[in-house]
Amino acid sequence: MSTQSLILQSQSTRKQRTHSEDHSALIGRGGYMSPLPHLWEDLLLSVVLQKNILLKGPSGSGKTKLAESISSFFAQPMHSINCSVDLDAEALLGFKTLVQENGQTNIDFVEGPVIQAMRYGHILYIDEINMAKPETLPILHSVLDHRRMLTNPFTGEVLHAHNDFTVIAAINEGYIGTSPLNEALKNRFISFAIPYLTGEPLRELFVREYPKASPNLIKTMLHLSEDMFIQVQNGLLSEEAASIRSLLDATELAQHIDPLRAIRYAIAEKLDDESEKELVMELANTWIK
Ligand SMILES: Nc1ncnc2c1ncn2[C@@H]1O[C@H](COP(=O)(O)OP(=O)(O)OP(=O)(O)O)[C@@H](O)[C@H]1O
Repeated sequence: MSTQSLILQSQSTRKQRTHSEDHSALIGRGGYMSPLPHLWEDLLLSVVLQKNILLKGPSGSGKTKLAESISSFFAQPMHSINCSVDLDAEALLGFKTLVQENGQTNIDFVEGPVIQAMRYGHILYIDEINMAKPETLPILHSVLDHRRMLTNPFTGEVLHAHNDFTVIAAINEGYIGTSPLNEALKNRFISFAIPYLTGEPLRELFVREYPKASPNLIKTMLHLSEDMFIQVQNGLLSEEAASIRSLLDATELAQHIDPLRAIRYAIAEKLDDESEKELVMELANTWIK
């Protein structure tokens, strides 16, 4: 069977199986544009083959949008976990609570995102997984390898993951406060580098997001993005300067105010280094007269 047929067949069965139980997760909105040929199809194939996916890319490169688009493609609700040093087993698995029923006090277990996603065959999106304390994540080892199961330490339940259960994790490598993923965890994922969008797909994104923006403004933003990209490669700008999030913010503002001010607020002022701020504004000045 061709890769495409395999993906479409899985999409159809996953859509049919989508549960309507009362749960907190929603199906994401699509709209991710692939910066590389094959990336989107390779990601979908990895989901179909029940691989855990690790997205590695700088801030604002569309990792969350990508996970939401996979959720949309397969019509699978998505649970999100934002990792921090405070993340603990309860935030992942759930917690016990007291409930009053018919005048009696009982102990109930409120299921957390990992348990819900495993039980109902949803997507589990673990954002900034390298922000979590390394001792918290081994809870997930049996979930993330061929066993696809978990013994819930709070209830003793042995839970085997639904066939459609999918894990997507994201990291911004080298960020302050992050620790390198330990080998045992990294080994359980297949990794995809997610670069910033450039060129024609970026133009399409601008036009889609801001259909009323003037072609001239869009052209200017594209030139600026290309120039910043070159300076990133030259080592004169930090990678995040060319963030798609910032470029979109600047484009939105620039429809209402002087584009130079928009670029200053949305891009330049976010950079820590004064020389980087100046460089961005110099580049902007070459395109905006
Ligand atoms: N390739 C892309 N296709 C569509 N939208 C994109 C793409 N790249 C970035 N965006 C847009 O840029 C904004 C930021 O994207 P998103 O939040 O997904 O980035 P992220 O990589 O998850 O960032 P962070 O690491 O800071 O959480 C969103 O509005 C998103 O729609």
